[in-house]
Amino acid sequence: MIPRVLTVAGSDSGGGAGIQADLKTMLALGVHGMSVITAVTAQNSLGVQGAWELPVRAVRAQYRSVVDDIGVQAVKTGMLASAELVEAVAELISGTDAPAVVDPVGVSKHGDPLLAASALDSVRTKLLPAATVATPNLDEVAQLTGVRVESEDDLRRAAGAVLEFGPRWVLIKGGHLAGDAVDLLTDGAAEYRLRAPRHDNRHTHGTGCTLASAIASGLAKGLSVPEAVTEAKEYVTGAIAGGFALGAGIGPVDHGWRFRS
Ligand SMILES: Nc1ncnc2c1ncn2[C@@H]1O[C@H](COP(=O)(O)OP(=O)(O)O)[C@@H](O)[C@H]1O
Ligand SMILES: Cc1ncc(COP(=O)(O)O)c(N)n1
Repeated sequence: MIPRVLTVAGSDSGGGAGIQADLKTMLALGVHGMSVITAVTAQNSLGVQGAWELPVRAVRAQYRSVVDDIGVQAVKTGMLASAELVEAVAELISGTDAPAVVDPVGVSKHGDPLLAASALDSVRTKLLPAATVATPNLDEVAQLTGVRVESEDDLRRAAGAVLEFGPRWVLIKGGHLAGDAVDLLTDGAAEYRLRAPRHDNRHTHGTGCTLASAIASGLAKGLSVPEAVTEAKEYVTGAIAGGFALGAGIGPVDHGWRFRS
C-alpha cells in the first residue's frame, strides 16, 4: 500500500509554504499526502496579510478522521499558531504510533509571526518531547533555547540545547548562515553534517516546510532518520535551485523540479 503522510499545518494561500508546500512535496516523493488545517493565512510573495486559527475541536476532528480510518505512517507539524493548538497537537501525535517530524514554525520569511509568543513554552515542554525529529531554523533555535548560532561551529551547542527538551533527533538548519547550506543532525550520540552548495536565489519561500515534509515522506517509506534526512536535503536543494519569481516579492521553491527535463 502507498505510504500515507499527514501534515498538521497552516494554509498558505500563495501556494509556496504551509499545507500547500507539504502536499506538493508528498506528491513529488511518491506518498499519499493528507492534511489537518490548523489556521488559514492570507499570504503571498510579499508577506502574510491575515491569519485565522481554527477551533481546537476542528483540528482534533480532522486528525481523528484521518488517523482512525485511513491511518498514517508519518506525521509532520508546521504552523500551530497558539498555545491551545500546540498542546492539542502534541497530545494527538503522542497518542499516534507513527514518527513525527516537528517543524517549530515561528515566523514567516517576511518576519510575520505564525506562532503566539505565549505558545513558546508549550512548544518546549509539550511539542518537542513528542518529536521523532525536530527541525528548527536558527531564529527558532534562538527563540526556544536562547542559543545564537553565528557560525557552523555553534551548531553542535544549539543541537544540544534543543535535545534537552526531549526530541529523539534534532536537525538544526543552517540555511540562514553564509557559505554552504550546512545542517546538523544528531540524536546526542551520532552526528551528521549535511552540506549543500548555497544557491544564490532569493526565491526560497517554503524551504522549511518542504524539508520537513520530505523527511516525513522518507520515514513513511521506512527509511531511518539519517537516510530520510539525507534524501530530503537532496530534494530541498534541487527545489531551491529551481525557485522561481512569482508576484512582486519572494517566490516559491520548485516542488516539481524532478519532473522537469
Ligand atoms: N540559498 C540556499 N541554498 C541552498 N540551500 C538552502 C538555502 N537556503 C536554505 N537552504 C537549506 O534549506 C533548508 C531549509 O532551511 P531554512 O531556509 O533555514 O529553513 P526555514 O524555511 O525554516 O527558515 C535547509 O536544508 C537549509 O540548509
Ligand atoms: C502557513 C505557513 N506555514 C509555514 C510558513 C513558513 O514557511 P517556510 O517554509 O518558508 O519557513 C509560512 N510562511 N506559512
